[in-house]
Amino acid sequence: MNKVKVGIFGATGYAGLNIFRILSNHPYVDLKYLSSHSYSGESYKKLFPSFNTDMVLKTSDPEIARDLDACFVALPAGETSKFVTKLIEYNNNIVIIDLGADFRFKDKEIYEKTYGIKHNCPEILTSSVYGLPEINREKIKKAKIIGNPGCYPTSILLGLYPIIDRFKGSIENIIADSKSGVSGAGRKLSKEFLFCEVNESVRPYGAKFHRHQPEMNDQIRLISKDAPELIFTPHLIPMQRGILSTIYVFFKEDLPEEEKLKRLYYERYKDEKFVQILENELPTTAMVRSSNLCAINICKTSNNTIKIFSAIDNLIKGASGQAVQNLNIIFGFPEELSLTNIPEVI
Ligand SMILES: NC(=O)C1=CN([C@@H]2O[C@H](COP(=O)(O)OP(=O)(O)OC[C@H]3O[C@@H](n4cnc5c(N)ncnc54)[C@H](OP(=O)(O)O)[C@@H]3O)[C@@H](O)[C@H]2O)C=CC1
Ligand SMILES: CC(=O)N[C@@H](CCC(=O)OP(=O)(O)O)C(=O)O
Repeated sequence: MNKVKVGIFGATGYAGLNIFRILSNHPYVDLKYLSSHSYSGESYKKLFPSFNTDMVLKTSDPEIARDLDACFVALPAGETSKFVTKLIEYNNNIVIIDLGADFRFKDKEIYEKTYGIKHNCPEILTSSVYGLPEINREKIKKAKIIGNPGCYPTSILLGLYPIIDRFKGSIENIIADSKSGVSGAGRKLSKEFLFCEVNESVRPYGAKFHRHQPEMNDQIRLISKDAPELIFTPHLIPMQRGILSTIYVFFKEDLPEEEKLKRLYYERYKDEKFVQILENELPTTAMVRSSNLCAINICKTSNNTIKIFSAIDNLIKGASGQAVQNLNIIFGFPEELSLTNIPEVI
């Protein structure tokens, strides 16, 4: 099989370096290009001594698209839409998997309101696909541009899909409470993420609004137009990686017994390699650490309420692992290629 020539824009960030780590074990990927904003010209191994590579970091140059079949873009929101048009001009066939938010929305108004920045190529939004494979696999197969989901949305949407799909018009309220490790905020320097600010403390944030709320509501509305607005609070906890979401769903009608509800989940995800419905125990972030797995359990707490628990590794299923899963789907490789037994790196 011919190897796919791949580049990583933003290879020095947490998402980018986890993509590098995963692709190092991919038999059909030829990694050709790594870009950095601040370290171009530096050897990658010098920055990350545990990586066995001769590659040197380059500046972000869209002309590299001529030499690539696919690229991962792991840059801050707003940066991808500045140069995607050029990537496509240089190579009309290139597959672009954006880990930021620039291609997660169909409606540029919602994106611009949510992120407070202008979208530079809204005409491309119509052809981009929301890259949650367990839900959008058929569309992903034909896509050239993927908006890889946010980390909180990945954990919450995988937990919610089966129940929203089954009980479309009868959901009264949805509340999601998520806890995230600090790597969710990226590697950039910022006082609020210093060790002494984070250690021995749990901090809610985004109390009135978090930018993942519109992303989740957008996706939920695609399954049920009548679904209520999700109420969401993220929390920062003193942990390197991982997200645990606890989702409370209130219904307008009495529900079937818990076993029947669980069966919905087993049925919906029975062929999925990366979603595991737990039998008895509740998911923890330790269970999924450094894996592309989303572990889920649900619990009926009264006639018309349930709790859903969902755990992922924010850097893997919430970012780089899911991005490689999308690459595997698009190029027709086995979906789990290079995504099992992933060595750990922050
Ligand atoms: N961390 C996470 O858990 C998740 C992150 N994401 C998304 O993935 C993307 C990358 O996130 P993450 O790796 O955490 O972020 P980091 O802050 O760790 O890395 C950002 C990367 O972008 C580069 N960069 C920074 N500023 C600019 C700029 N102005 N122009 C071009 N390049 C720039 C950095 O280069 P340099 O180091 O050379 O300065 C670095 O390679 C973001 O869009 C994020 O929202 C998505 C899901 C989860
Ligand atoms: C702990 C922390 O700060 N988390 C980030 C979410 C990171 C992420 O996955 O989201 P994007 O891909 O949309 O950036 C936040 O709350 O903004």
